[in-house]
Amino acid sequence: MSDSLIIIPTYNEKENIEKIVRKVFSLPYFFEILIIDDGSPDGTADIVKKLQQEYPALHLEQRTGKLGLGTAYIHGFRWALARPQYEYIFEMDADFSHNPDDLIRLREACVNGADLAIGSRYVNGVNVVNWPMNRVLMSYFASMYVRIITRINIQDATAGFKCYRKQVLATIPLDKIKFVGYAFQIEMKFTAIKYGFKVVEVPIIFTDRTEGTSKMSTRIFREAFIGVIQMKVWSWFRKYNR
Ligand SMILES: Nc1nc2c(ncn2[C@@H]2O[C@H](COP(=O)(O)OP(=O)(O)O[C@H]3O[C@H](CO)[C@@H](O)[C@H](O)[C@@H]3O)[C@@H](O)[C@H]2O)c(=O)[nH]1
Repeated sequence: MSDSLIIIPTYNEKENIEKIVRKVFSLPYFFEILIIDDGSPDGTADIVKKLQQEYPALHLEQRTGKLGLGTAYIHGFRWALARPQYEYIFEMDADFSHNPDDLIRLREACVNGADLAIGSRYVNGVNVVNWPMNRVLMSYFASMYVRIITRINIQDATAGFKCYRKQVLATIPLDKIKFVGYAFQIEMKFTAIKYGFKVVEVPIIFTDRTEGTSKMSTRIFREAFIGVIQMKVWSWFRKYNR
């Protein structure tokens, strides 16, 4: 049994899922894994079920349709909170854009006092590999936009590689988290900060996926652009306050 659970949401990740599972279980620290699969038509969940025969610490939750990354994580957080052993709960993509080796540094940051450790691309310059320049610029300026509007001092506001101490997820009202895409990532950080939790950024190198395709869309980008303003306005009405 581990005190650390990695939540990996999946939608059509058949090219990546086996490799990422094997990589996490080969790390020098023992992490458990929870896959939240949204009925991937490519059979991702079937691959996970086969791997479960080899790895008892690999868990699977299946949902019946593509319900979005944010709701997948909320589902995973509730699953983790219902099991008292998990003190450190992680978010990680299935596609190796987040290097599983960095899980250990994120966990250490929380063991050493952070409530939320963020794997950050922009805390030491710009550390993104294989992204087209327009996507790097968009992501970098999106974080700047978030800082200006929300006044939170996070260099990588949309980062999706994170370690939460259990207390954070048990305290913030998960049923009030409204967004599903990049805005979900911003909303989780904004809420944790509003609740007074200590957030630290751990430098990582983000490498764009080489297998499978991104599921993000213009709709999700629009949600983030408008969502940041909504978050700011809602915070005036104390939606995000303790
Ligand atoms: N269960 C489920 N999983 C999903 C869904 N949409 C995406 N995923 C999974 O979520 C992970 C990230 O999806 P990508 O489509 O690869 O996202 P991205 O555009 O590369 O975005 C990543 O970087 C952003 C910051 O630049 C992050 O904001 C975002 O959360 C994510 O980490 C992958 O494991 C993918 O299979 C969904 O609707 N349901």
